Amino acid sequence: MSGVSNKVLMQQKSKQSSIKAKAYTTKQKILIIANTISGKQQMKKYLHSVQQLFAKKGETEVKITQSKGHATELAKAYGDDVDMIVCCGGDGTLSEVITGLMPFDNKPELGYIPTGTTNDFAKSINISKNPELAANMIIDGVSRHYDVGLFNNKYFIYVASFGIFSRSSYAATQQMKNTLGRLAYVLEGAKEVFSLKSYHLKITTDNEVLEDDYLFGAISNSTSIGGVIKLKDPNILFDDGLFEVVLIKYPKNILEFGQILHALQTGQYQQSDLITFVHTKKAIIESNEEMPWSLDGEFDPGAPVVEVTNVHRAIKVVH
Ligand SMILES: Nc1ncnc2c1ncn2[C@@H]1O[C@H](COP(=O)(O)OP(=O)(O)OP(=O)(O)O)[C@@H](O)[C@H]1O
Repeated sequence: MSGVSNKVLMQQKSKQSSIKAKAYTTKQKILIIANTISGKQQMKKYLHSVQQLFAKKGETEVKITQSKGHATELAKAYGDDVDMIVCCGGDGTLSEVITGLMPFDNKPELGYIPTGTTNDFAKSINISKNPELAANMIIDGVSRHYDVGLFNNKYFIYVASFGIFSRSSYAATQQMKNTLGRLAYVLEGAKEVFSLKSYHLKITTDNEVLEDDYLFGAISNSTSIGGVIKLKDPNILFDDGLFEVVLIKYPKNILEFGQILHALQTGQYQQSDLITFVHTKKAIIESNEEMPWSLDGEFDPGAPVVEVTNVHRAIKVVH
């Protein structure tokens, strides 16, 4: 009996090693889309070595983004011809690449080298901040599915947020971010704390309808939001078809404001009456005043009715 199972095991092993050998000998077509001005412009220094690392895996080509939206155009133009797109940049550049890939039925795999300022998505999934280490993680990596968010007709990869701290994610200028790094966001955020604005909203999730005055809200697929809010919950999965909704009520007094900050700092947001935390597939947010949004850290003007839907397992990220 044990002889038979050993034989089966050996056959399986030899089958596995031939699959592995095939994966290494098949040359892939790899496009590297790099935003060399994101974050501290790290990619300027690492572009050559990163390209050389990928040259071991396949035929590589590099395209450097020239303006806002360019990464989407590049992903759209080349997405059908390549096996993998490696995106180098911050959350904004990653979001642009994914937007370019979404129309394809047969999407190439995606590798991500985080060289932005906050890199929330990379933090959530433990991708190295060192570009060469991140490149090696992709080269030896495993392909995993990720859900993508659809915000009316726009895509986002990890968060759509409004209210306090959302403005700071896009209001800090690139020059400020390059010079000050995360401090640029903190300074912009501090300005927002002094002008606490409330939004009266009706929010419909899969299981409930909520109506209140809110200070902040996020619909996310991440454990890190704007580098400020950290979500700790074993039920946060990136391919479960569900988003996490975090809503912070407008505090009526300084005491409540203190309670909110304490709950966020200590990760006790699920126990606070001032914070709502739910999982949902879809959310509809209705507002009767103008309310700007931040999609993956980039400004969006929003709309009176915003419908956010989870596009289940829409992309494959290798890491
Ligand atoms: N050559 C360029 N000139 C000006 N803007 C560019 C250029 N290339 C890309 N962009 C834009 O820069 C913006 C910011 O990029 P990105 O979000 O990747 O970096 P970041 O803001 O430093 O990092 P993070 O979002 O992680 O904080 C994006 O909206 C992108 O479209």
